[in-house]
Amino acid sequence: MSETEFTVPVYYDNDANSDAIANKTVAVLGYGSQGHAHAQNLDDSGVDVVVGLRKDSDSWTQAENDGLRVATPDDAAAEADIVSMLVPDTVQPAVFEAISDGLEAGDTLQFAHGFNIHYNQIQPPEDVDVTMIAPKTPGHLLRRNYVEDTGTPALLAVYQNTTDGAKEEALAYAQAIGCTRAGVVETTFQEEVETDLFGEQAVLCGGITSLIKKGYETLVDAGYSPEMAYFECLNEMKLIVDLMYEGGMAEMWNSVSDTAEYGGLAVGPEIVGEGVRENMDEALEQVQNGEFAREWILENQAGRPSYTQLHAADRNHDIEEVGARLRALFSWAEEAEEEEEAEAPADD
Ligand SMILES: NC(=O)C1=CN([C@@H]2O[C@H](COP(=O)(O)OP(=O)(O)OC[C@H]3O[C@@H](n4cnc5c(N)ncnc54)[C@H](OP(=O)(O)O)[C@@H]3O)[C@@H](O)[C@H]2O)C=CC1
Ligand SMILES: CC[C@](O)(C(C)=O)C(=O)O
Ligand SMILES: [Mg+2]
Ligand SMILES: [Mg+2]
Repeated sequence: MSETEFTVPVYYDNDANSDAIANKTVAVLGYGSQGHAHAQNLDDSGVDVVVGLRKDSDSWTQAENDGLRVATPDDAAAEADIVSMLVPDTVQPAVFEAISDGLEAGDTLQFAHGFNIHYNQIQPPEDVDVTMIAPKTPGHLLRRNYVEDTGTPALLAVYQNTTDGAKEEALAYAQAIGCTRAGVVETTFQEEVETDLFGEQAVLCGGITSLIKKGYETLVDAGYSPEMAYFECLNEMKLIVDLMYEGGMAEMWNSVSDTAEYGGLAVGPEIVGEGVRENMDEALEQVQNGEFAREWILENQAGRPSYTQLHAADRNHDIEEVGARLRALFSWAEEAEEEEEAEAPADD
């Protein structure tokens, strides 16, 4: 463990004890983005895995074709020592109800995101361990990184430790899916949930797409061609983000022209300024006080009316049509798409 270089404990391969999971069976419930990656990585690491899926699931054959054993969620959970809850957050409470009889004293209920524990949508029995290994990446990259022998950072949290071995077992699980190669950061369910929701809303998914769309609309409304606007505001985003990912903002600033650096540093904070910061504070408060969670739970109970509307409006934005046309012209984009499709499990 590295305690000196970071403000939080970070664990690596040599901190993990694979014996803590060696003779256990893991039920991976769900075979979507995270599920297929956890199941295949665990299996390749020699851990006994059973995938839990509904009888009529299209993914059933996919998982079997990937060499995995498959059972219904309740049967999988009943035979497992560790139940990894990798179905969508919104269906987890119902799936938990269906599998909870199969949880025995000393078993582990494990999550990749703490929403349902933190917001009390799942109340696990007191005699099981409750842990989290939350890879900080979409599932398809978790699998790709494992296969390519690189690692994926993850968060580890323990909510209930009835056996006294919860953390050791979670670390062994993280090692088996390839996360201790990159570093596993210890946190709490509360911190993971609040930072994850804030990050995906304000910066990663919500913030960046809104910024791109506003930039695109500004150029198109001013009479520039949609193609130019697409390249400038969306396509080049990846190249800029790649540079920051590799070497921080400094590497990005070093790679762009001095004109871009001056303009970016001088004008950027005028665009994303104090007003945005105030909006971010508000979004964070709604995550912290549970208002967002309540809204999302009620939205699902009502059959997702707002989600459906927002989803459709987003997919119908001009930028998607222009992007589809432009990406079709580039062989590199097609190759990347083919590669992604080959790796992805069947959609639900
Ligand atoms: N997406 C990501 O990369 C990340 C996700 N997480 C967390 O990981 C967890 C899983 O998310 P994610 O991988 O996105 O989930 P997905 O939406 O990809 O999960 C889909 C899978 O869940 C199955 N499923 C859906 N509903 C049910 C049900 N009622 N009963 C049984 N199985 C069902 C589907 O079955 P079928 O195949 O039959 O359709 C499918 O196999 C969540 O807690 C999420 O927050 C954490 C980090 C990143
Ligand atoms: C950024 C989105 C995410 O939080 C993730 C991939 O980590 C998610 O919920 O999918
Ligand atoms: Mg996340
Ligand atoms: Mg998330």
